[in-house]
Amino acid sequence: TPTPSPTCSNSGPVVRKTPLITFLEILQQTALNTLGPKNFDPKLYVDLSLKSNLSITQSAFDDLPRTPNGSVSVTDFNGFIQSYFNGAGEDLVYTEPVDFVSEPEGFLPEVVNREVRAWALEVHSLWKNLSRKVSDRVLDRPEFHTLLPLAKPVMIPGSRFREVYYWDSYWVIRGLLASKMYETAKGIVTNLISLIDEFGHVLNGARAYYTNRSQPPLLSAMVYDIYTRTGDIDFARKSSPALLKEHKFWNSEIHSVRIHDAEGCNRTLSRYYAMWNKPRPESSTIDIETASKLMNDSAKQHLYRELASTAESGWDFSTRWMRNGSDLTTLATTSIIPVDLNAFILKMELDIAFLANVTGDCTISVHFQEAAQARKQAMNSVFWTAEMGQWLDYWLSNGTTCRGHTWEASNQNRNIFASNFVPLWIELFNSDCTLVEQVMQDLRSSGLIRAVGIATSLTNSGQQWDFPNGWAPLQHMIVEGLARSGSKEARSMAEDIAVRWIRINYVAYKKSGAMHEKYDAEKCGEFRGGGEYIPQTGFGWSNGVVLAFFEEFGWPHDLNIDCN
Ligand SMILES: OC[C@H]1O[C@H](O[C@H]2O[C@H](CO)[C@@H](O)[C@H](O)[C@H]2O)[C@H](O)[C@@H](O)[C@@H]1O
Repeated sequence: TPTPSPTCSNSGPVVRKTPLITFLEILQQTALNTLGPKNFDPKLYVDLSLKSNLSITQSAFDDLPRTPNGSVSVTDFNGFIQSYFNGAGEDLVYTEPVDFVSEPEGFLPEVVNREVRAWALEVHSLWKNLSRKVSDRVLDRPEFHTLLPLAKPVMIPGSRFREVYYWDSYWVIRGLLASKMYETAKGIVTNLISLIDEFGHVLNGARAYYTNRSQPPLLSAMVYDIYTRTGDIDFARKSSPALLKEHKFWNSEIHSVRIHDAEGCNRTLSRYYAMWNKPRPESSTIDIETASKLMNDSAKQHLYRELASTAESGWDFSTRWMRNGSDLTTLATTSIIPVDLNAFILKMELDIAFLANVTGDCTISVHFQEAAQARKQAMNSVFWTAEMGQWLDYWLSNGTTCRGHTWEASNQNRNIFASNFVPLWIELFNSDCTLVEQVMQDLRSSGLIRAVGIATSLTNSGQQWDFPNGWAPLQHMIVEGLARSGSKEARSMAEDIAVRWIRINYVAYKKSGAMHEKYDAEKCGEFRGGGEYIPQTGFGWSNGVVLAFFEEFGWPHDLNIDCN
């Protein structure tokens, strides 16, 4: 791994933290001191909502009896929580989706095997479990909640993820489209747009503690897919201003980086960069512990920004962002130009151009087609390596600012990650037959394709976005890119991966009764852990990807869905 410059990311904007979050972080630390680390989930405490004013709650907290070393008894602590807080998740209430029917007309016509069809309908029915709306209590007293008010119903990922998440929503929507739940899908987009209107970007998730960052930007892909299914031109028109605003956000000073390439051309690409230099409130105790290895405040602030920026990448955490794969304090995300982020922004540019064209705004359409061509060239010049047949993340190492780095081959990260193949998902790349053939061969020999799906990386670091974990979104983008390329061989490879992935989900579901957040790409029917929280079930994007794969490939009578 190349050595990044630490200087490109030391200073930068920091958004304001609400007094409620500050207090809940103190509560979180007290909970850890009082209850101990076993089964401790820090996020639980920042998801609690107040029963009365913060000042009343704070003074009751200050009045709790304490031992000389400042600790509170378990009984007093639990009593305080009971008296002053509503439970985490109580401010989102269950709601039946308006467009849910148990077997929608035209539902997955190509899934004909009876056992498999019955299971597909079961996965479809899980939308009812994940559907929520923000309680009126949040609208009445927003200052009592870290949950942000949203006008339309939401689909949550599940378990500890009790609020809507940005990039998860793309695969949720793909599943909802297979389930013919167009109103619910549009409502999710309307909610995300309202976040852009208020904050200037789509938040990582709909919580006050997520305002300091976004997540992989897939709003345009959501709008594009809903529009192409429904033909709702009004929806396309209403979404367009938000997409333009979001494009600005990802090309703003903090996110954009200029590279002087090997041909002497200036290229502009984007990076992740959170507006934060403190512990992530949802993982405050963990971040403080991680940073305790560092000596001074400036190094700690730098690390906190890297931790939050890695959360912005959606890949939290992975050796992909670390100088030393066994030491989280070496995170260097803001000094990396990521392949997948730029593929997403390229797609955003293409989608905006497409939508502007259908809504009759030629000037915008032409402008964004040009922007897409420029980004494609930049990606080819900075990321692409013909010798490996992959796009490689680029590490900034030789400058003191984020403006004007000179490209060097040695700054490409030659480690293999599933993200190196994400550009395949984008039509500008997958429509090139020669390129697809080459990338397909390399994917085959990369080591990423395991017995039951695509592994995230080749490094078993214990981090959740590493080997042997397989994540639904990564399977989906690579499979869909191969399937839509027009190459027969690529489609057959895509179908093979999709079938294996469906099997892993099915067998794990039959064994555990649940869909999982991530799976073991090596072992059929095994879900996986790793990282800073225990494995979660539900699970929005896993459900969405299974339904999307069924829609793309169907399932014949005679194909077995068990592992062997
Ligand atoms: O609480 C720790 C982190 O959890 C989230 O990240 C993980 O779950 C998200 C929801 O499914 C998913 O979008 C992300 O890719 C996962 O790594 C959250 O997004 C982080 O900000 C948070 O710190």
